[in-house]
Amino acid sequence: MSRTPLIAPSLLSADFARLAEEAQRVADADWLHVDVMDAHFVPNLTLGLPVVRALQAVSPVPLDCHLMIEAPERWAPGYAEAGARNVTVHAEACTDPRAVARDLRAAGSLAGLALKPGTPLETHLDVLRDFDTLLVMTVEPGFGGQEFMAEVLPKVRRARELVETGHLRLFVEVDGGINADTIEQAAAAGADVFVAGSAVYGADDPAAAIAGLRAQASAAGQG
Ligand SMILES: O=C(CO)[C@@H](O)[C@H](O)COP(=O)(O)O
Repeated sequence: MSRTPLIAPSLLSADFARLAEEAQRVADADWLHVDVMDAHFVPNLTLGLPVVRALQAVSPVPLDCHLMIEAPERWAPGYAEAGARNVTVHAEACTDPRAVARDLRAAGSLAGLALKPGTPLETHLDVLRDFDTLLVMTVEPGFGGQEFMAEVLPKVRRARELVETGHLRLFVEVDGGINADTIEQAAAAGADVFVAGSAVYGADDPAAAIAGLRAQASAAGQG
């Protein structure tokens, strides 16, 4: 079945001194991916709810918030209340993922569950029925500009199979090292949302980079 790819530039690779302009530069994207890091769950610190609220007011594109934080139960609903389209928490950080999904949906966003490269899909299949997005990390979370981990693709393939057979009903999002050299593998494996930081914000023309990635994903995702 053919899929419509969604391209989500990651603001992590943008100029943090000019976030409003950087959001405008990717107005052709489908979602704007916002990496929230707390320096505990991952060894990096980025931004939090006040900045997301400010971005929500100026972004031409719906926000896709990826919370790489501890205790996501406590903080995640605030991002949904701020107006984010999708809010993703990490399975490895959640004590009760179902409760988070319920709270996110009640607050008006889609609910996403992220898995680090080494975290298996099978042990989370049951709770994933309550989620709208599965984010498969294709790098270790924490930093942009890392190399794509093709060894994670079987997880993407399995998730797509479960969607196609009706066992799951969700977006399959890939994040990390997605660029013109890797997006086709990810699309062929079954991803339909593609986070790309350096490939978009590092390009001279982000709009052309988005269009190119979308065309590649669309062609490779047929069938
Ligand atoms: O969540 C993360 C990193 O933890 C990603 O969203 C990166 O920001 C993607 O950057 P590139 O690998 O595309 O440069």
